[in-house]
Parts: sequence; C-alpha cells; structure tokens
Amino acid sequence: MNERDILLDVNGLNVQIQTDYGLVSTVRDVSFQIMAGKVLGIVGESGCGKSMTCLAILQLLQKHATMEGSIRLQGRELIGMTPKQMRKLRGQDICFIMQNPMNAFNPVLRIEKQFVETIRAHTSVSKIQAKYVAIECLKQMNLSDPEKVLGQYPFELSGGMLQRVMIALSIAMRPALLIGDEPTTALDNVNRRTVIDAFRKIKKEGETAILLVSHDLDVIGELADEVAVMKQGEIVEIAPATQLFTNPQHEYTKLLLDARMTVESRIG
Ligand SMILES: Nc1ncnc2c1ncn2[C@@H]1O[C@H](COP(=O)(O)OP(=O)(O)OP(=O)(O)O)[C@@H](O)[C@H]1O
Ligand code: NI
Repeated sequence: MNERDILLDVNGLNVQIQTDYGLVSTVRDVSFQIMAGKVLGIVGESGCGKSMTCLAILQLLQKHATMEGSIRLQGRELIGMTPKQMRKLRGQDICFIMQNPMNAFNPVLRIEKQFVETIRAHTSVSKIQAKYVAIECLKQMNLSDPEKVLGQYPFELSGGMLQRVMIALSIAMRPALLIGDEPTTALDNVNRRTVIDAFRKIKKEGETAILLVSHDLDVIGELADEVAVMKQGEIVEIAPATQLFTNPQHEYTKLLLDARMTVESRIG
C-alpha cells in the first residue's frame, strides 16, 4: 500500500482525564491507520474509550483531558494545531456524526441557515447554489420535502430526521474523513436502515473514509473493511472485517461475537 493512500494515521495515542480521584487513563497506546476511502469500525464494551478516541481525533476533548501521541490526517499532524485551524478542518476535511444529532445544531436557527452557512464557510458558492446543494443532499437522504425541512427549527424534527440532515450535510461537504460515533444507536429501524444506506452510498463513492463506532456488530459487519476491537482503552485486535468475524484471534473478540450470536438465537 502506497504511503500516500494513508488518510489517517494514529500512532501511540494516549488520553488521560484529570478527575477528583487522580488521573484516569481512557485511551492507551492506540495505533491504527485508515486508508483513503475505506471504513474502519471500532467495537468494544461501554466505557472502553471509543468516543474518547473519536474526540481526540476531532480535538474536541473536554478541558480536563490531555493527550499524547500522533494523529496525522493526510500527513498533517493534528495534535498541536490551533483551535482555529481545527475549526477549519472540522466541517471541511473531517465531519462528525454523533449519537444525538440535536447537540450538533444551534436550536435557535432554522436548518437552512445552518446548512447553507456551513457549506459557504468552506466553499465559495453563492447562497442560492448552497441551498440547491442542500436540497439535493436532503433528497438523497430520503427527506421527501427538503424545502420544508430547511424552513424548520431543529426541535421541529424527529431524532431520525435530524440525523439524516446531519448526514446530508456531510454528503454535501464531501470530507476526506467522516467520523460516526454510534450514528444508528438512537434510531428506530426505519431510520437506522436509511442511515446505514447513506453510509454505504458514501463508501461506494470512495471519496470519504469512515471511522465508525458502533455497538451494533451488524452495522459494522455491513460497512467496515477493517475492525478494531477495544477493551479498557486498548486495541486488543485489529483485522480485516471478514477475517475478524470468521476467525477472531483474541478471546475478547470471541466473547463479543458470541454475545451477538446469543442475542440472535434468542430473537430467532
Ligand atoms: N469526565 C470524566 N471523568 C472521568 N472519567 C471519564 C470522564 N469522561 C469519560 N470518562 C471515562 O473514560 C472512559 C472512556 O469513555 P468513552 O466515552 O470513550 O467510552 P465509550 O467506549 O465511548 O463508551 P460507550 O460505548 O458507552 O459510548 C470511560 O471509562 C469513562 O468512564
Ligand atoms: Ni461512546
């Protein structure tokens, strides 16, 4: 693999949080790479450090957190960048889809203003062109009345609709890296399907690499090229998805897969 194809190169990442009880180590010596246009899934039990890893890459960690190591996006080191530089990167080169999309929107502005301004902050298109792009992207996300959606405030939309608006915005930005932290967890089955299909579409276009965190091994199985398994802040196994699902090496990975089988057989 050509070194230029490495989009994200995380090396020896450590994240510590200062608490009343001392320093807590939440991410420990985590290293992985994502190739351009590929999908890396991260799985692991609650509290193992998945979100902290995402937030470290986005440089959105809480102020009590410190980090060490190296995070290179297209060869540029992100650790040590100024908040201004990072703001420019977020939205343009890296988009973030979180579990609760309500937090991503300004509650007092209509969707149109937020959508159009985000596009215009990172590209040199007119308001009318940006609105046109917004409508096209919302349509792609099966939002049947995009004009209406644009005229609404975040609280007027359901969680599933907001999540789709958020992904529509990511599609519009065509970022090099899309980070999804449990993007389907809060959704009902119909919305979940739409969101998975949207990720598939983004993947198929091949311009955007995806870092996908999910409890849902089916979602990971459907989308990921490679999967990293985290346990207590560390990556215990990282392998191509097909290999990980058919021939897991680490005991903990086997446990996770077995847990899924048990749930499936209980339902089935
Ligand atoms: N403010 C904080 N103070 C102390 N510990 C914290 C704080 N925030 C997070 N942690 C700890 O950091 C660890 C990693 O948290 P993180 O949110 O990354 O887990 P996660 O894998 O995303 O879990 P989940 O699947 O539940 O979202 C957890 O053990 C958590 O208890
Ligand atoms: Ni999390």
